[in-house]
Amino acid sequence: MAAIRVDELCKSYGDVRAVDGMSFGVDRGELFGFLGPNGAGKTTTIRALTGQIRPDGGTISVLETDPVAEPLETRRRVGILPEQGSPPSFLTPREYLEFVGSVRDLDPDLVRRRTDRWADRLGFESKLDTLHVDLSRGQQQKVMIAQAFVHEPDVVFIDEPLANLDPLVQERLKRFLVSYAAGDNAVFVSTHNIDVAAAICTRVGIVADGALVAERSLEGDGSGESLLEVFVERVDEAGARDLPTTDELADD
Ligand SMILES: Nc1ncnc2c1ncn2[C@@H]1O[C@H](COP(=O)(O)OP(=O)(O)OP(=O)(O)O)[C@@H](O)[C@H]1O
Repeated sequence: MAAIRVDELCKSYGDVRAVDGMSFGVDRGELFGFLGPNGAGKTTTIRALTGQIRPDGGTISVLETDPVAEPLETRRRVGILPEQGSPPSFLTPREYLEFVGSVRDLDPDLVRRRTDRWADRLGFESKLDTLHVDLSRGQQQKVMIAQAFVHEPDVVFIDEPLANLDPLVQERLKRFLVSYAAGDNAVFVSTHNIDVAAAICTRVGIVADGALVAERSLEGDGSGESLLEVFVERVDEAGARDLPTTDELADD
């Protein structure tokens, strides 16, 4: 049984078909990259899989829960790092992670230990008792990463994981994500950063116009065709983007 299963998912906002017949699966042990141009339907898919919006059609399951019928149960079992989420302004990182731990019924001592470990891993030890409102965007992002993992979920959804992080922390986080997936967890990463996806993902799915248009395993791949080439070719074929040729760019 796949950790994440999506079958013919559809979701429209008024006349806009944000997701239109999306299908794919992700197994435990995979670090799955979800790549696609702006507006392709990536965030909408994550929001459906984490019980935040109700799809118009199709079936989805996450860790054998149904995010449509039992959204709270799905959310209890997964970690979510939203693209533009921020921690509550007038709590400190320590207070917020304690709160997240209590909502998830974790032992307070365990939460304290994990809080210290995350602060050390991402380098925000000196900010643990500073109000979020007084933290930089990158420091807030580190706290959001910690809250997504504090309960050590079997499935984690991450929208643009490396946004706002300095290069040292990016490297640490990339290594962590690889080892976390290898520990029999499913890590689902939506990103525009093709180089990052190529470096850390075990498999990628390319999304255009609300559907998966290509899938590619990155383990032991010997085709020589770069992920960027596959991305441009498939997104272009799907008609999602009228990409200019090099000559057209030179004419501008
Ligand atoms: N709440 C909303 N109301 C109306 N339209 C929406 C809403 N959310 C998303 N859309 C539209 O649905 C489509 C898919 O949006 P979505 O945010 O899922 O794309 P995305 O792939 O995550 O894009 P990006 O890479 O730019 O974050 C877009 O055309 C967007 O304008």
